[in-house]
Amino acid sequence: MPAPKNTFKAAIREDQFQLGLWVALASPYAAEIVSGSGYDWLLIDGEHGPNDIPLLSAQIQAVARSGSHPMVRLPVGETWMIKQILDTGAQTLLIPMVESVEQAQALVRAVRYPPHGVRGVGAALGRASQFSRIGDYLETANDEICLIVQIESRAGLAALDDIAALEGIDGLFIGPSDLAADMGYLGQPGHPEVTAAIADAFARIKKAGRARGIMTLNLDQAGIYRDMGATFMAIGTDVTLLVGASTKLREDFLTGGKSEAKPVAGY
Ligand SMILES: O=C(O)C(=O)C[C@H](O)[C@@H](O)CO
Repeated sequence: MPAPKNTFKAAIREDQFQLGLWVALASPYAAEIVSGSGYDWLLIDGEHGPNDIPLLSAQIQAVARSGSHPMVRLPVGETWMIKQILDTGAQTLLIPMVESVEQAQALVRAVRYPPHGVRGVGAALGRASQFSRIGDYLETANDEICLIVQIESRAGLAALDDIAALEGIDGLFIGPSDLAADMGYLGQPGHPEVTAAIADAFARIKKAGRARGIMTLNLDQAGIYRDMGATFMAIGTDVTLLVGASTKLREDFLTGGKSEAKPVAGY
């Protein structure tokens, strides 16, 4: 019995668009709730959500029976952290702030077992192998891991072509907020110069034959990114949806339904 098939990896390899939602409430209950909303993938955010490995693992379990594939973002691409989260059963990882081909090469090795990498062998204790019930896990795991790296700085853009050319990198995700900040447009992810940089990045990633990922809280910008050729895109977050909906409900009541409240823009 092999490792579970990574349906998200298979879809982006075929350039089948995948629609996602950001999950940062750090709650297995909330993750399970949104996993029933029909998104192709959910980004479980270990970078900006108050998550640790046990809580990330609980959210992976909470969405397991849904049709939404869990993508886990670690706070940093540390080998020991990658080892732990893969053993919990995460199969798709998003690693932030990748800025060199050397960094990307280390990440490819961290998600693979020897001889192709340095992932520690301990999945027999983990949910990844269904606690040893998947007899062929070690031999089949590498192929079902999907590694997505974030390009979200000028240094990352400069190294993009070399990173995208690396075997073992399945996709490159452009982080508009951090890229805007690094370009001098803090809080302006939709700035025309940022959008132009993203368009160029997408074209280069596509030329390298890799998947293009992004996120936005603005549906107009989502249309722009979709037209640019995004392969996978998140269009909202559980946090900002909760803030926006709860605020608007109160104001609608107080104004007899004439509330001018806008969903939280986020950034
Ligand atoms: O830089 C970005 O944009 C991202 O990486 C996404 C943000 O971290 C996400 O939390 C929305 O602000």
